[in-house]
Amino acid sequence: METLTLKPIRTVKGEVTLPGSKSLSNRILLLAALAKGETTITNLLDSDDVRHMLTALQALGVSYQLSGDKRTCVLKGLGGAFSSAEAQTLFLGNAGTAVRPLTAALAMSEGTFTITGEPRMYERPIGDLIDALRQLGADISYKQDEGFPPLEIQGKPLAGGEVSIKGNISSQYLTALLMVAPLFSGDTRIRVDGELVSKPYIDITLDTMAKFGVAVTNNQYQSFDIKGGQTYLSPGEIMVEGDASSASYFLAAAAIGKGPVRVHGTGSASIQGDARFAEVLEQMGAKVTYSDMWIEVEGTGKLSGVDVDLNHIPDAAMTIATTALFAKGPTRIRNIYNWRVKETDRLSAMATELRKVGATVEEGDDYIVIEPPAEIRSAAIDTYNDHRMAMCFSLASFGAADIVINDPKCTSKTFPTYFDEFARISKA
Ligand SMILES: O=C(O)C1=C[C@@H](OP(=O)(O)O)[C@@H](O)[C@H](O)C1
Ligand SMILES: C=C(OP(=O)(O)O)C(=O)O
Repeated sequence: METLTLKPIRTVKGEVTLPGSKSLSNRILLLAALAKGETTITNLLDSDDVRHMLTALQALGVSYQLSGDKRTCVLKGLGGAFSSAEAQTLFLGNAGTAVRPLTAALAMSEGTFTITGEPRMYERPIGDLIDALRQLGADISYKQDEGFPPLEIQGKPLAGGEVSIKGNISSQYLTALLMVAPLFSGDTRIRVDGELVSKPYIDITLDTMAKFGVAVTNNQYQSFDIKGGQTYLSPGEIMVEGDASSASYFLAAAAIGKGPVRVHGTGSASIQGDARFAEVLEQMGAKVTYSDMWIEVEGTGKLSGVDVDLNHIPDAAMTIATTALFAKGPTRIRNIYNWRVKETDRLSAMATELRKVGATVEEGDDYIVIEPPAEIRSAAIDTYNDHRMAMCFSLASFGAADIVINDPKCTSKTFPTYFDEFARISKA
C-alpha cells in the first residue's frame, strides 16, 4: 500500500482555486444529457465520481467532447430519456451522485440496465429510492441483497402521480426522483415521508433543474409538485462552481495555522450548502471574510470547541472533527447518523483514527464528541478508501509529530490533486 508522510507544519498561507463541485458536475452532466440542445460545461471536476458518470453516459449513447484537461465538456443532449436496444451494464464505482440519479433516470428509459459498483456501494442503502420508484410502476430488482445495489432495471416510460419517499437516510433519493419527474408523462407530487436530511443538497438539485428550464413547486421540503411531459432545455453554457466541501480542508487549515487562506470558486453567492462550513470555523474563533465567489479564513490563535448540529453539511462536518484536535475544550458534532452509510462508516472510522493521534473520543449512534489531546501523537492513519478521511487527517500535521496517511490516492474520488495543493500552501 502506498503511504504519504506529512511532516509537521506550522502555518498555511495562500490562495487555492477549487476544482469543480462533484455534486454540481454530476447533476449538470445528467441534465445536459437529458436536455434538448448542446451544453458547454466549464470547470467540470476531473475525478473518479465524475468519470463514472461520463462513462455511463457514453455507454447510454450520449456523445460529448472533453477538453485535454477534462474540465470542459461539450455534450449533445438527447432531448428526453435514454433508450437502449441492447442490455447495458453500468459500473458506477462508489459514486452516490451517479448511482442514485441514474437509477431513477434508467427506470423511466427504454431498455434493460444493470447497475454495478465497488464493493462498498453494495453496502450503501438504496431501498428508499427503489420503493418510491416502484410506487410509480418501475420494474427494478435487487441482484444480491434486498435494499442494496447491484440492481437490474427493466426501464419503461412512467406516468408520474403521487409518490412518497423517505428522506431520513439520504437526500440523494429525493434528488434522483426530482430530476426525472419532469420527464414523466403526467404530473407528480412527491411527499417526503418523515425527516429530510442533508437539505441544502435539494437546493442544489432545484437550482440546477431551474438552469435547465424546469421549475418545481417546493412546499417547504415536505412535498414537491412537478409538471409532467416537460423537456429540459440546455442553458447553452454553464460553469460548475468550485467544490465547497473540498474548500473545507484549506479553510480549516487557515483557522488552525494562521493563514490567511483564500479559496476561489465558492462564496456567499454559492448554491452549495457546504459554503456555510466557514460559519462553524467562525463560531470556533476564526476570522472569516466572504465575497460572492471566494472565502478567506484567518486564524486568531484561539479556537474553542463547539457543540453543533451539522446535519445540513454532512461532508464538510468531517473537517470539524479534525479541526477539533486544535481547539480548546471538547467539540460535539450532532445529528450525523448518515456518516455511517457513506464511503465507510465514518463515525466509527473517525473515532478510531482520532484516538490514534491521542484524542479522547465518544462515538454515539448519531454524534461524536472529540476531546483534544495535550499533544498530537505520531500515527499511521487508515483511510478506509474514503477520500474525506485522507483529506481531513492532513490537518493532524499541525501537531509536532509526523502523520502518515495510508493510501493517499483515495482522494481521487473527488480531489486527485489534494495533497499537492495542501503542500503548496503549507509552511514548516
Ligand atoms: O446530493 C449530493 O450531491 C450529495 C448529498 C449528500 O449525501 P446525503 O444526502 O446522502 O447525505 C452528500 O453527502 C454527498 O457527498 C453529495
Ligand atoms: C458521501 C459522499 O459521496 P457520495 O456522493 O458517493 O454519496 C462524499 O463525497 O462525501
